[in-house]
Amino acid sequence: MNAFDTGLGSASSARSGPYARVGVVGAGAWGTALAVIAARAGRAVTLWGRDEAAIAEMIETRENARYLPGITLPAEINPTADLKELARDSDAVLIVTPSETIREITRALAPLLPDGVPVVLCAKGIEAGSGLLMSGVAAEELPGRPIGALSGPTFADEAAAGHLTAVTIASDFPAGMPAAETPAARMALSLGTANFRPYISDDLVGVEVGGAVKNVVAIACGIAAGAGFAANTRAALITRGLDEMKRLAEAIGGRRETVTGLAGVGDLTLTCSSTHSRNLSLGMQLGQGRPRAECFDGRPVVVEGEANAISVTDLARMKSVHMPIAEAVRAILHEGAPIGQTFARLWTRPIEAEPRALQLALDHPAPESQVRDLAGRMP
Ligand SMILES: NC(=O)C1=CN([C@@H]2O[C@H](COP(=O)(O)OP(=O)(O)OC[C@H]3O[C@@H](n4cnc5c(N)ncnc54)[C@H](O)[C@@H]3O)[C@@H](O)[C@H]2O)C=CC1
Ligand SMILES: O=C(CO)COP(=O)(O)O
Repeated sequence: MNAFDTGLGSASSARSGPYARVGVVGAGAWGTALAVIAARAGRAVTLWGRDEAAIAEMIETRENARYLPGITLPAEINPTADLKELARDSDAVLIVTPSETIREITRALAPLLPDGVPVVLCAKGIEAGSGLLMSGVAAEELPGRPIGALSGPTFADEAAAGHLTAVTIASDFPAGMPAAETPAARMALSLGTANFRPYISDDLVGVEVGGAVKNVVAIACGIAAGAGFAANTRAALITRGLDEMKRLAEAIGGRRETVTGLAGVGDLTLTCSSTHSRNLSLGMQLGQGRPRAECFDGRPVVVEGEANAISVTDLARMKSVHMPIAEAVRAILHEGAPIGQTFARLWTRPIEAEPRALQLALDHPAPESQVRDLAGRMP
């Protein structure tokens, strides 16, 4: 039994304590890492992946060589390509596929998953078109089911390698339900180990907005770094990006406090600071002048901030939220805007007040020669 099992019930209780059996949908880097973490926490884990050959190899070698090389899959993990098996053998399910697949995955799970089994979304994004958070998509496809989200500063390989890691797990806290019985608390108990420390939150919106926006800001940081700008620029983009995150979270019912937590500041700092990040890395390659098709040597890589630059800014526009950094990333990635001119425009906007209550904007056009010079320093 792990130390986190004490105090909030026991595994044998139907309503509180850890879930005895945890299902993980998605056998990529983060899904496999979470399966390993759940197994180390003492759970029986079913890990579902769509690629039958890759699953057969995992069963044979006890390693996910493509997505999480070098990590042995504990015996408590049962890899499967059969979604029915996962639905049958899970008391709670973590969904860990890219954000654009969450609708099809939750739709596929709907007829299979017994009533009452909670799902916890681990993808970072906002659905294109609908502007729904991942939990909103799941709520439409799996109506009436408890829903949560897990997010925070977590590179999959580091977490699986046992580097000390903390996350936030959020769910609704229905009136009258003891906190210890919420899916957030029970999933925290199910995953917590000495190395992996979950925090619990009742602010699903704040947690999910943090995860969706930080990737877009990380692409902006990467572009600036790739073009040769240094630490001042990164700190400015992180700080002002955080403000954009706060504004969007508040506009759709999240709390500022959540945005200053692990799923906001924590993940933003991680993603904007490490070349390990796929989002930062895409930005850096673009900032160095590499065409998109040649980034990552043409390999398909999950870069959530790319598609989410559109869904985040669409939602911001719908809610009249000012997100100039996210808009700049969208323009560069999706509207053919030149990087140099876009950054020059971003940096020479009217001067704004930092405290929002001041509501000030001072027109202060930079001399054309300075704007041209700045634009000329980037591709
Ligand atoms: N890798 C990391 O360090 C972390 C990733 N995340 C988030 O987790 C989510 C998944 O990312 P990764 O695991 O890194 O991606 P990945 O590229 O390592 O794996 C993606 C997995 O999803 C599967 N997949 C793709 N499309 C699918 C579909 N239509 N149906 C079923 N399966 C499908 C792929 O086969 C693969 O197994 C993303 O939203 C990412 O932002 C969150 C925290 C850390
Ligand atoms: O979400 C992550 C870390 O928390 C992973 O970031 P990248 O998707 O940019 O690699």
